[in-house]
Amino acid sequence: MASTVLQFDDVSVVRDGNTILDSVSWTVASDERWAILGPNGAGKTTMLQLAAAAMHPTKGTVEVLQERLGKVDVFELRPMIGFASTAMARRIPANETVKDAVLTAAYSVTGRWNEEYEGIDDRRAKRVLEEWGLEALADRRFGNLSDGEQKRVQIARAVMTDPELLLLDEPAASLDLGAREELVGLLGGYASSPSSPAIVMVTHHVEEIPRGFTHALLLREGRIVAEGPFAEALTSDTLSDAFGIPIELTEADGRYAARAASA
Ligand SMILES: Nc1ncnc2c1ncn2[C@@H]1O[C@H](COP(=O)(O)OP(=O)(O)OP(=O)(O)O)[C@@H](O)[C@H]1O
Repeated sequence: MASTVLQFDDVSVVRDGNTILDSVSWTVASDERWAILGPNGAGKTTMLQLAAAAMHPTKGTVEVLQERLGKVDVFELRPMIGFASTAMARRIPANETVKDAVLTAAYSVTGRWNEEYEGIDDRRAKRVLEEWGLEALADRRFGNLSDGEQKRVQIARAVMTDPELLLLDEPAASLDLGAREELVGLLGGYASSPSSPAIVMVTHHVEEIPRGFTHALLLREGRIVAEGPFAEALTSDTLSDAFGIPIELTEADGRYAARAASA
């Protein structure tokens, strides 16, 4: 049965006198895969930071994996959350091998000293590398990979710990068409598996929403414009509201495309 993974109640975030998020209420269940969309500066990354237990709200309450921020030791919570972003990728040393970049994600959870766990970690790393199309690159250095390959390593690292919540901040940004489609295809397979955790992905483009994703949250200036299953929350009207221009959304075979509506 699905459980609640994220619960935001009337959440506001104020920084330097600016209201970045304004009275946001949102619930994510374990079997849901969300895309967060909205213009630059709308507050998308701030939503992910709260979900990652990396930030506290100024007002309202945030529960992550049924633990309330402010009352839980975030260092216990964070190993259960996989987070892939460009900022996280910068922490991977350029000379680290792909295999180690993925495997080291497990150390904080299982402990490097325990030989029995090491075997389990090795086997899991091998499986994760295969799942994300990285097995042939296992001995290559992270810094020498293409952007697309590096993005896959970031995600493989984030899922290595078998998280209960996977957060992705613009996973397809800067990829060429082929690399984007490869990544979106892999994410689609992962999102479609019932054994995968809840997923929340921030993206700028509906074209990057993989098959298997189920829900959308649209933000504008820190406020929710629409949220819920795609059928109601991801439409030409909701996108037009979020971006402030008339947008025409089309869907074909589980993939989306958007463009300015012609007058
Ligand atoms: N620590 C901070 N202090 C002041 N303002 C901040 C801080 N962090 C973020 N902001 C501002 O809050 C707003 C929302 O930022 P956020 O990064 O969440 O938006 P975003 O929707 O992810 O934007 P983008 O699409 O450009 O990545 C922006 O205007 C940003 O400048």
